[in-house]
Amino acid sequence: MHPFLDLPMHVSAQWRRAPYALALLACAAPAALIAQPGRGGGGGAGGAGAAAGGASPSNALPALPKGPRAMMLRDWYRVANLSNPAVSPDGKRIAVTVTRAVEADNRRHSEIWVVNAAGGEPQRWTSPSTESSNPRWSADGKYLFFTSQRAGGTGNTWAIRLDQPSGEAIQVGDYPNGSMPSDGSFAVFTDAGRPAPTAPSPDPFGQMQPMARPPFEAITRPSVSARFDGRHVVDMSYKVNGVGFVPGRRVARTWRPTQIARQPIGDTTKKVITSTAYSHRGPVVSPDGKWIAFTADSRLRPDSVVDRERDSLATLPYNKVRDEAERNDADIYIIDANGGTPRKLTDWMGAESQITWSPDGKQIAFIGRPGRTKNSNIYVVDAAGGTPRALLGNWQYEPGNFDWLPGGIQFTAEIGGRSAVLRADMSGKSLPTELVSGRRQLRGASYDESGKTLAYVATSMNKPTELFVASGDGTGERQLTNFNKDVNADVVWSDAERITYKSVGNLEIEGWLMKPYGYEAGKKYPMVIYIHGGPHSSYGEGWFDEFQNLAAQGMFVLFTNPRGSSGYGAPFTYSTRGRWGMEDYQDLMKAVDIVSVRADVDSTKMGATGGSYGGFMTTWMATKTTRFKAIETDRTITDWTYWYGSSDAQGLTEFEFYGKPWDNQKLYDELSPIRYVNKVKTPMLIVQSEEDHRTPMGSAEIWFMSLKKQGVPVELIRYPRSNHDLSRTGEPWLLVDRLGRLRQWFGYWLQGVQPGAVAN
Ligand SMILES: CC(=O)N[C@@H](C)C(=O)N[C@@H](C)C(=O)O
Repeated sequence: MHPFLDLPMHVSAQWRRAPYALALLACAAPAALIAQPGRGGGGGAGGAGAAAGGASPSNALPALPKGPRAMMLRDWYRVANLSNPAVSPDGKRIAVTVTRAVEADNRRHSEIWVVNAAGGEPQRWTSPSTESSNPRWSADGKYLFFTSQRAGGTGNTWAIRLDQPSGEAIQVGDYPNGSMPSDGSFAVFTDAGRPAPTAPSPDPFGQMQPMARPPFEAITRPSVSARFDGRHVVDMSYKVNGVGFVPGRRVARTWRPTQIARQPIGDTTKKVITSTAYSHRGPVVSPDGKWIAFTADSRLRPDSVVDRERDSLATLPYNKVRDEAERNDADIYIIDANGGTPRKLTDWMGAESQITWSPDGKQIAFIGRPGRTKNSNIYVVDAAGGTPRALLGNWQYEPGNFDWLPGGIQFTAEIGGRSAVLRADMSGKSLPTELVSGRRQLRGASYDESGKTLAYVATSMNKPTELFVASGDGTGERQLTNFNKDVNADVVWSDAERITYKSVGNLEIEGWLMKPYGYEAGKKYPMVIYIHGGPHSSYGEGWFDEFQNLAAQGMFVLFTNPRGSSGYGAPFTYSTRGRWGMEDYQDLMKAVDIVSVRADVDSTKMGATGGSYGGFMTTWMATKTTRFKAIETDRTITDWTYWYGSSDAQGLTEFEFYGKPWDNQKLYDELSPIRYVNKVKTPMLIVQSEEDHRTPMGSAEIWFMSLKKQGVPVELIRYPRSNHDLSRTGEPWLLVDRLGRLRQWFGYWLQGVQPGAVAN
């Protein structure tokens, strides 16, 4: 997975005009310290940042040696991750979330830091004793809002006052969260209302834990409530990866369609201006404050009708004509900012998102995806109506977030494994121009009100994230922070060479080969191929702990984006539909072919690893080739019918495999590695999280037992308190333990390192 996958996307134009706050409540948080780097408990801009002191397992470990040297496992705790940059409206300051691990406490900690756009030391603005993230400035410069779960308030939006001496963070009720007109006089937002009050009736099962209570319309009941503490399930969606088990409804289903509300700034009175049976989504007010654009059902049908239709369609067998037909589920509407009857802006086939008014209020832009497997594009349409025109023409790639600045539309995009900030040609005649690019990944492009200052977080293969600032047109870039200075000074991060190659059907595939630490020309090194999940995600030009971990162990790390990956346009992404394990497998093996003939790669010492779809692919590979001397399969899928029944994401294979298992059983079976497990000879490490509801344990268990019963070397590591995202957001000690297992497994099989001898 690429390292940014968990980070929220950049602060959009609406956000810059729409600071977020909630009800007026007592100031209660611990001091919102304005700290100099290195002072106080949070670690400095260049410091390691991990909390020290207190009895903990980490205290028993020796201090890390000074570098330059290879990455050791515990260096993982020292890497700071920056996200969500936000430029102040006047362009003078930039706030950013800084997240570090606190090794001694086995947790992560996030703070807001602020740095002058002109340069200088970053300052910590939020407390080291509470979690704070996602900063955003109010348009009038009065507040810096951020997200935090602090005691003594409601909701999670807190503010630091900027226009007068400040102290602790507060909550403000007269500065609502929403889209604002240019004069900042009011905000609009969606409001789901409150459930209608019902007379409390005694609940005979009230003492039971929520999952144990009989859900609405359940037929069975506990014989003695106090003696049943299991889970009673009647709804289809009863577990979600990362959330856990979800109790069923206990009352009849009701609908509360989201309405549009508006609230003046400086006032706590909210006015709901719509009252409909359909929901309004993403309302955005025009710059003059007269109109609100939003998306809603294309026929403005009540939510109850839309939901029931979807539920009943979901029970039907796959039907090519119906299920492959283009759909128009939503359209954009415009309503008077005081309420009234909405006018449909345009009947546009497909899905619309990110509605944005032009600065003069005459036009509306949106991201449109004409069909599930078609490229998205930026579309512009007159606010009076008409046919939307695409700005990016037949560009191969797809836009991420965009801003309509005074000078035109700028957006971020993934261009294969790298990312860039681009300017669209407003006539739609030319391809977009790259403003900020290079072999790296950029996230969170944020502009000041004038569009003259641009900030973003950037990373490249051997550089963890830092904050950068440039002029709005991308010129004059400067690095503003150096939070990773100390770890960068100690650890020699490996770089990777970019490769491209032609695979089946002459399709060009992008990949990278990372050099082992301490590489010396004339020597041969083992190589491990990494396979990403999804399959619609990608690897790219950013620092990634997993690759650095194996490169530090002295191995080449090969990683590619086979067909099915995201970032190369929708036709590439969806070209593997119904064909997983076929051409995508060949794309991966082709990369192995190319790399394995290099003089510096030891083709007799090759390994493979991957998670989720990559876990499926590694077990699939194990059934097809003995080229690899060892494999690690992570959060794996070995039987698609089992996966369909036990996962929280049935929609994935219903779409990718053209229906439910019983609609297309042959395909589900043929693509299941377990059918060919008798062919496996390669030693395999299986890593699986106990609470993974996306790719549940059974696939790993049957793979483990099958290899054991055949005498193939296999180990199964089951991580507690962990879900599908262990390798990304899991408990730090477990996450690092997993990195260690990977080093040890490949160290043993590819390098002959004896058990227990791999350095920590
Ligand atoms: C859509 C989805 O969840 N797919 C999984 C099977 C998967 O491959 N997930 C990826 C993103 C992962 O790395 O976990």
